[in-house]
Amino acid sequence: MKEVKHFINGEFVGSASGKLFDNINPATGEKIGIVHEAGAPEVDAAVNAARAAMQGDWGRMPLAERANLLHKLADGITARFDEFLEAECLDTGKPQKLACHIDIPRGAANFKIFADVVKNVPTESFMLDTPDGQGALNYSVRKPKGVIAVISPWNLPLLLMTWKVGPALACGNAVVVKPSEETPFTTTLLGEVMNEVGIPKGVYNVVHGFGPNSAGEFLTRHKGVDGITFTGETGTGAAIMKAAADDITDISFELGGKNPALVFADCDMDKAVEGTLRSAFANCGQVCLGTERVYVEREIYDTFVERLKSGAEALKMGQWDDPETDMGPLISEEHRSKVLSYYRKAEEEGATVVTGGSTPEMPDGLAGGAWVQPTIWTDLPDDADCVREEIFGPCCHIRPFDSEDEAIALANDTDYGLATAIWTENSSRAHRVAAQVDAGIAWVNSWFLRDLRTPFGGSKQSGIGREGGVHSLEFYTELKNVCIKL
Ligand SMILES: NC(=O)c1ccc[n+]([C@@H]2O[C@H](COP(=O)([O-])OP(=O)(O)OC[C@H]3O[C@@H](n4cnc5c(N)ncnc54)[C@H](O)[C@@H]3O)[C@@H](O)[C@H]2O)c1
Ligand SMILES: O=C/C=C/C=C(\O)C(=O)O
Repeated sequence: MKEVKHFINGEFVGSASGKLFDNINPATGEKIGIVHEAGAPEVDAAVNAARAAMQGDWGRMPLAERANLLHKLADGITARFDEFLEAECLDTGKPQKLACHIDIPRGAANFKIFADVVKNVPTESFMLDTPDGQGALNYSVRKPKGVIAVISPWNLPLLLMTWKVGPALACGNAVVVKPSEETPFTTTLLGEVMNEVGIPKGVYNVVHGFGPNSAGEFLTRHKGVDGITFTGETGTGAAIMKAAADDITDISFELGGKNPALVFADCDMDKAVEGTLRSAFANCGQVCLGTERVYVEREIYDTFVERLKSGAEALKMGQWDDPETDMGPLISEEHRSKVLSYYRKAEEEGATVVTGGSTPEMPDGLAGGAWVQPTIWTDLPDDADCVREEIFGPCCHIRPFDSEDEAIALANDTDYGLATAIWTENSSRAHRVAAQVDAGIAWVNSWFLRDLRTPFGGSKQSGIGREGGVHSLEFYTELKNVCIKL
């Protein structure tokens, strides 16, 4: 049984209140950890430690040295790859063959990419004509924003946390991270690596707990916080926005989605089926960029439905460390209840259940886990809750369309605007459709292909701001203009 403490000012410490909560392995339902729940005192200590780090060695550290330390940090994660892999898979239930290609390598790469971005990003200057003819020189400089609150989700715990901590530290900030109560392990393990590579104490702090009236809310309402970066549900984002309003604290949000895939008759069917299988069922459907709405051109609709059904039914569910496992469980019993409530609602709303729709028979050792069947529906109305609301499980609805304009209209008929996948071998159509779908990220003949230099984020109820490459600097720095009269 692992005891999980907070990481504050370079040390692992417990909660003054003594409050603890269980950490459950979602694949088995077994208790695998006991976690300290932070109260206001721990959050206060973490924010104060971050502030002190900004005023100490870290705040004075030259850029090149800071960037070099972040490269060492990435190497430190890689050196302990298997520990991070096991911790992440025990916490989430996800299969090792997913985490060893996505979660852990990206968890490390996020530090390298931003260490390199900050070393190479220019700032602007302007010469201003003045009446006396001498002119004035304007130049901009980027300064760290300060103490950043990082609130991260449970679906890709390490990756999505370092996607924020990487640029935050690269820009010279200090952070207080509140990982999801479902997945405390890898964020805490990173504290050990921070000490190993020599990141000054107080630069990276971790407090555990929940949202409302717990560590999350204490952190987002803390007056010592200069910015809040959050990834999670849209409703939570609204609550955090309200908390931030009192002190006009800057926010960066990566929120929910109800992403469409558009499959045209001129697609490469093998690619479209393989890509949609991944986008619908990877990580047990718990990926914000995942596909829950599939629109298929009518002439290939029956074939596509049949092929996606076959692919879904071939997915193997099992233990994280079984190399044959394609899909793990949902993150928790609570989330499984939510997903199963949509499985029931789909049938009430008139769905044809092409495959799935219930819970699978699992072997004894896994019978206590949060398992659900990969599920495909057809024949739902466009206004069905299962077509409009984010379910965040291994399920999708397939609907035919008859024209490109109809496909685009269907794709855009949503409150979200995060991602889309477009399957067509016609390059003019690819560019034309990608330009018209209201989404922050449009993939063509691919999905989750990530260039970390590119802008990442969503519109409407999918988020505020963009992360990635130089775009992250807009949130993690304050841009100052200096005007020198010559
Ligand atoms: N856009 C993206 O990049 C992206 C990426 C991953 C997940 N998500 C979204 O996240 C959701 C799933 O993750 P989740 O269930 O962890 O989300 P969630 O909103 O329930 O929780 C996310 C984090 O916020 C904390 N939190 C909850 N209420 C809070 C409050 N009032 N104040 C401060 N902190 C609070 C939680 O403890 C957790 O650490 C899905 O909606 C998914 O679409 C979006
Ligand atoms: O569940 C959402 C996944 C988000 C992925 C990223 O933010 C990324 O790849 O940088």
